[in-house]
Amino acid sequence: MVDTTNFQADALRARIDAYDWGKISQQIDREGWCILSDLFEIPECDLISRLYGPTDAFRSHVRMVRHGFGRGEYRYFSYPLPSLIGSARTALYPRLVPIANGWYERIGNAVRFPKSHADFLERCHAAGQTKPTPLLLEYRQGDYNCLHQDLYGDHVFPLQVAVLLSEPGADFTGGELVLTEQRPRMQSRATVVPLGKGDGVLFAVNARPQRGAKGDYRITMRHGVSAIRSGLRHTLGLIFHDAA
Ligand SMILES: O=C(O)CCC(=O)C(=O)O
Ligand SMILES: [Fe+2]
Repeated sequence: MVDTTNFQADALRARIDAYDWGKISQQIDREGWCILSDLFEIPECDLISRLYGPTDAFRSHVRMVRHGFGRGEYRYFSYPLPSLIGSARTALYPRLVPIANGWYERIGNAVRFPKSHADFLERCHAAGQTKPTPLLLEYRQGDYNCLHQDLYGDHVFPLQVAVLLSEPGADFTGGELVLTEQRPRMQSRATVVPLGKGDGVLFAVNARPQRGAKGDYRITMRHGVSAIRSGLRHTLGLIFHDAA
């Protein structure tokens, strides 16, 4: 069990606060994604990866092939979350609220997000979305994750973070995170996100606005993972809404 000390959680919050959020907001507005370099330290990545298994730390186990989601598996964490993971979610959320509210204003969605994650979770829970969504994914040779969106009910926070916990080229080859954008009356565009171990990627869960010549238009995003060619790959998924 990750029993990360308060010291580690404090250091993580300090790293999150030290990012240049103005620059991140600009990149995410332009591209729909942004890398959060070294969000987790290498020993923290190893600690979290090693949690993977049939223990009380997780509430459920999904084998992707059974659902047509791809190949590979993942487990959703139980509440209470390991402190490092809970802290990451609560420290990231308030930084993302201004971006999320700005996007909703531009795409004409009347929903606005409260300043604290606890308040947003209260909203999810009142609507019956009570299950924790942070997840740990495990991929082996030949595994992949089909393009998808992590929507678990009516209440959706429009940004999420995935953290690569393994070392590309050393622990695994292949297995790249892919983002696609579906644009009105245009063909889809794909991006491969170059992540190192410990890096997070912040990206749009679903819709985001894009400035065009005639004002904002709406882009729909999906994410997935290309086939792992060799080795073992772990990822931590941080989703801010809870699930029904
Ligand atoms: O394994 C990955 O890189 C993507 C994981 C994922 O789908 C998620 O975090 O929602
Ligand atoms: Fe996902």
